[in-house]
Amino acid sequence: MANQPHHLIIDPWSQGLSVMRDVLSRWSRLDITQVGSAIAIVGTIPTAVRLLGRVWREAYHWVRLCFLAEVTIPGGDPLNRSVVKWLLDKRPRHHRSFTGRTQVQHARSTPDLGAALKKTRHQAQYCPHWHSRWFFQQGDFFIVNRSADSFSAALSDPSYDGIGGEELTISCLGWSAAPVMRFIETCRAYTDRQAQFFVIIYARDRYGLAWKPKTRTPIRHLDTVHLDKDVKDSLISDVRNYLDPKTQKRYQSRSMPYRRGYLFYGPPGTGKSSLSVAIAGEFGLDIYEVKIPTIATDADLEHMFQEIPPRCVVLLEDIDAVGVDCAASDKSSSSQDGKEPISNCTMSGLLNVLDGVSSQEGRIVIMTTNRPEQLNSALVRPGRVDMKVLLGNISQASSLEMFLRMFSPELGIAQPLDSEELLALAAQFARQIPEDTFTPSFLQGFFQLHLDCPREAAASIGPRVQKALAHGIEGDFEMVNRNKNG
Ligand SMILES: Nc1ncnc2c1ncn2[C@@H]1O[C@H](COP(=O)(O)OP(=O)(O)OP(=O)(O)O)[C@@H](O)[C@H]1O
Repeated sequence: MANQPHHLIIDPWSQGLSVMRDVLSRWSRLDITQVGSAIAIVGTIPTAVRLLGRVWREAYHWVRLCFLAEVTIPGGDPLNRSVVKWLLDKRPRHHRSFTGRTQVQHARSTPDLGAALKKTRHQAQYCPHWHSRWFFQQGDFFIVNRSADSFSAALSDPSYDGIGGEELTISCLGWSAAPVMRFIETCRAYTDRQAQFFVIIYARDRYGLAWKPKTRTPIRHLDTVHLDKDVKDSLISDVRNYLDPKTQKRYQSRSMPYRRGYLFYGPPGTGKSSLSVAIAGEFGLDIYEVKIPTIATDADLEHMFQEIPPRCVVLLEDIDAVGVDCAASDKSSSSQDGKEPISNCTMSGLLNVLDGVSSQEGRIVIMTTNRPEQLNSALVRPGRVDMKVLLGNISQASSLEMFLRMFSPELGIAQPLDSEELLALAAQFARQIPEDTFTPSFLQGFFQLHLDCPREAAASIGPRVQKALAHGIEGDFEMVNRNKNG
């Protein structure tokens, strides 16, 4: 470099200066009137742009009025999400504008081992940000506009993932909105196909104003929930029979309310929630989760139930809390400590939404409890609860099934076994599990430590069981407040 002649080195500064010098010398040759008119022309550009903008808006307003048919979908509606998802997936574009937000992921859903050691992992999530899109679909021309007003409101909601929160207006050329409706149906079918492997669990948003998808859990096959086979079979055939369209007609022709309620009861960790998710998955239903203690008033509860669609599972978890909370709120309302009483839903409010005039027909209500003896008899009377299902501690037969499921050759374990050895190990394992003593979640916790070693699992369950029995069924933890006499 040092030996290179100077004229071969391209210096950007000297290049730029010579261009400027050139421009200035040309300008200096212009006469002042030419310069004045050039400045005047440049000065009119912003006004012209504003004018053109107004003309365009005015023209678009008239085109919209005379030649476009449109459908508006409010932000947060599932249809809105379907349309935006379809657009992003099927009409991808190069985007230069994004909304970014922090996405909190559970550690178990990340392949990153380092992050898995932490409870949660924060990731940046970017979603294309657009206001207007146009495209052709099956020979029709569509314009999709997103409302900018609702955009910032949706962004301020931390549970919002950037899709479907803003009002959408979908327009097509013509006098009929039928093509738009057909297009919306295409989008809905597309997202339904994507969601068929998941159960969507809806919960109230943080303001308690609307239902929002809380999680999408992969469908859990009914075989993966272990309980008495006869009980499971009769439960599933009851649900299947209820959802049969003929049943609805039969109910209606006899003036019977078309509703079905189930109570899943049993100790914690016996699969009440898992069974609810498996049922929803089996019948292609979404779950609407209602947490009674978080509901402020009976009116809120009623409002919530009015917005639950007819064909779904309504999951009322820990329903025994209703009685406790009502009692607590009754006490607090008469308390002398001067504090504002905690407003809560009452038993009559709950009964009203379960089978009153406001209750939707066609849904399945599943109530779960660990303490069935505390339930108000009115709540579990036939008509509100049509079938009670005990999910108890695990039997030896179910332990055997669970072992076979955990070490199934299809799962590709590190120590593959032939089917005979697998069956023998499963039988050896099950023999060491005392009948109806441990919860399925206890066994699941044990399997988690031996997922790749079925032989080790079968050999070490004995000592594990003895230890758990010696320390109390809860496992290695001594229960400090346990009243052994009571
Ligand atoms: N019967 C079962 N069959 C298979 N797995 C089970 C069963 N019971 C519990 N589990 C496992 O144990 C864990 C806890 O189960 P789940 O939350 O369904 O229990 P639960 O009865 O609803 O508990 P809680 O009353 O504390 O809410 C889940 O990971 C589930 O896979």
